[in-house]
Amino acid sequence: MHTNQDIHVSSEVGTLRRLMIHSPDEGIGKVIPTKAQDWLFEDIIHLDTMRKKEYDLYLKILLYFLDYQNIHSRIHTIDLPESQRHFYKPDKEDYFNSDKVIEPQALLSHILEKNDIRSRMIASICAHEGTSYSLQDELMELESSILARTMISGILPDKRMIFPPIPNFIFTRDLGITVNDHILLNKPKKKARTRESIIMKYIFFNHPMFADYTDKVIEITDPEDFFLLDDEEQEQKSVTIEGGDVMMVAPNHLLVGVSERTSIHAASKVVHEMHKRNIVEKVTVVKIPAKRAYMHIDTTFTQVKRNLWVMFGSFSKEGLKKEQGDFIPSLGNFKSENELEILQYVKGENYDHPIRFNYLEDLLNDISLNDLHSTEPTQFIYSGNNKFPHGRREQWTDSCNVLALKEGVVIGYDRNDKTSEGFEKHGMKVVKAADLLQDFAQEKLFPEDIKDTLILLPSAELSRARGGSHCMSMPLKRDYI
Ligand SMILES: NC(=[NH2+])NCCC[C@H](N)C(=O)O
Repeated sequence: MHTNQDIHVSSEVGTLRRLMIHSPDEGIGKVIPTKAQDWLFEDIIHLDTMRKKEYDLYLKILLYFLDYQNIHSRIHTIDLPESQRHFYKPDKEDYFNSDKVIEPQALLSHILEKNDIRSRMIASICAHEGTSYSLQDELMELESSILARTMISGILPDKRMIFPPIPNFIFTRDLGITVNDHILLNKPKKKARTRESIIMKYIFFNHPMFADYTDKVIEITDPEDFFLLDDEEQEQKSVTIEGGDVMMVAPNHLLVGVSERTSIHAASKVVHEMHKRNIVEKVTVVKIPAKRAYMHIDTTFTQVKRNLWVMFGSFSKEGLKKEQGDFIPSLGNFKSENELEILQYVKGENYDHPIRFNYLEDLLNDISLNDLHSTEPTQFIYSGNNKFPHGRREQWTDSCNVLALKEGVVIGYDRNDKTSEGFEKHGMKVVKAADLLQDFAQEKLFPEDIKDTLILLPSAELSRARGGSHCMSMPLKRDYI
């Protein structure tokens, strides 16, 4: 059923055909204030609101665009109280079960049917979480769909919490990135994200959906003698990479961020691996300041159309110049904390002499013109319309983190008002997800009619998790543009 072409992503904006997403699970509702920061949330959230008022709309929009019949045939019943949200739950019979909008929990449940995988997984996860040996026997007895749910939420059917939650599993992007027909797995920096990454690894190496790709799944690892190094050296040489720092912008071009989460050693390995395996010709490393607010490059820019990007103004040419003010550079070193370093490595060329880009806009413009052959001038929408303090405020709530459903149609958060104004100024329509869904349900509009539009998702709870719709998606297939 799944052919080779099922996995292929060569741009950020080609029509999206398949992706992996994970709906907020019960574990998110168990985050407590003292642990919120450790678990990489800025606050505790209200699960029911996050699901029913926010994430479910995201899911419905995705299904409408990627798997129309699946949702349209049921749209009038799925949210009735008597349906108990079973449409959204992978362990229920009425679950949407799409092969276009794919939930890892469903794939996990499938692979757990096999006894050898089940026992290996239970052993790895229990070892990682440091649980008792006897718990393993208890887990072995669970039915696969319940075991899958428990491994993710950490909660047994009798409500006992046996593992910490993995609330960031909704940010599937960070776990793996499709680079042409390869999949680059992550190696998370943060301990809170390790269980997610173990789960994903098992899925990619064991689920029949990826059977043709086993030798195309790339794992980036620490150097062989890593465990011999002392703490300081380990800190310096550690290899960590998260998907939010990896952007497949064109068939021949991959971007890799170096950030709070992705290390220079990981970026070096990616450059070598991409060239050795002949996956892309150019890898551009974008070094951003290691800060919580910009944990991955995709929190500071994403693409809307081949010639249109949304980006954080403090990283822009103008933003940097403004910050420098009337300071006279010959008086001393003025180094802005927001200055980026952008280095491009081309296959077959000397790595000692990478191509340098002075500004982010120069790189993005080069991608638009030379990689994506745009015939129109490249344009930029700036977070908060580049007005202080809106630029920073809205970047913090993911104004720069939009997901393209097709070229020119993106999903973003509703709370970033000034950024939305910027979209309008660039000729984009701005619509609320709920209104759009209503028009789809009543057949007043069809997904193929939607062009040049920013779809706004309610985001009061979601944004506290510090990620947007780009982070909440792991594209597996996009059309070529
Ligand atoms: N691709 C992204 N920007 N992901 C955002 C991840 C947010 C998550 N709370 C974390 O800190 O890990």
